[in-house]
Amino acid sequence: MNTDNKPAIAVSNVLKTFAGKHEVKALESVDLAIAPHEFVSILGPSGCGKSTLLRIVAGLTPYEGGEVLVNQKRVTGPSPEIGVVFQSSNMLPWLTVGQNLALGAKLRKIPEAQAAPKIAQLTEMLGLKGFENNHPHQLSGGMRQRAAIGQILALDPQILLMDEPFGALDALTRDKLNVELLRIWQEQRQTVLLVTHSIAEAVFLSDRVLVMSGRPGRVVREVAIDLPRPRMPETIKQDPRYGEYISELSKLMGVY
Ligand SMILES: Nc1ncnc2c1ncn2[C@@H]1O[C@H](COP(=O)(O)OP(=O)(O)OP(=O)(O)O)[C@@H](O)[C@H]1O
Repeated sequence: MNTDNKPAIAVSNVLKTFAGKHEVKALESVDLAIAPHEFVSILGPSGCGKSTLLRIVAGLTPYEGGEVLVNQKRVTGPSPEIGVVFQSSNMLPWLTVGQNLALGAKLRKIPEAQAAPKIAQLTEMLGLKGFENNHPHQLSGGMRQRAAIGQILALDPQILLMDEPFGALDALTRDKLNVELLRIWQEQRQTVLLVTHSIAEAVFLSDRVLVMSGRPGRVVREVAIDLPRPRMPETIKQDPRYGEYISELSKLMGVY
């Protein structure tokens, strides 16, 4: 539990090289610090190591140099305080939506009666009511991704790591899920680190956007997004600063 103003996530001087016939230096001297309850996005060119960095923070990929601290503890493997959402849903296809949402509690041996209210609340909140008995393949792409997020939120993570969670969705569904994600975050205030390819998504969602260099990836710039919250697309997209942030980040990314 984070009780002071120390970073929820602190990465210092992290290195990662993938060994093999063609050795790949994925990350070099990566530094970043994320405050408790902050919403931070990472942008960077394809292959610069964004997913690798996220997986390192999640304890899913080992790293060589430097240090990664989550809530001031060195990351040595996956931990229950960290939830990870990937681009494609990690739901088990042979279980129903309801069973998938309840899976985490079951694996942690939390009694069903204790877990049920939270799962019912998430089902309602994520617009999945009435679909509890469907299997993942019987849902639309947007619903499947909402359910995958629900499955992770059911575990009550303090830290939410998201790797292109809406990357496979159409623009309209993506916009709607961004609004839902912000609504949930506004209520629960997890510390969020999101990898995205969408500059507009990063600006709309984040308190701060980090920009990585090409491989080997390092955090080279950061832009604080000073837009009012709660954010709704219809008001934020009218705010002249929204367009200014998008153009600043586009320039930093070399888009134009
Ligand atoms: N398990 C692995 N074994 C070997 N090389 C890997 C492995 N995972 C990633 N890499 C390499 O590390 C580099 C960074 O990959 P990573 O997926 O982290 O980049 P990314 O910025 O997330 O890319 P994208 O934006 O295209 O998803 C790439 O060159 C990739 O080929």
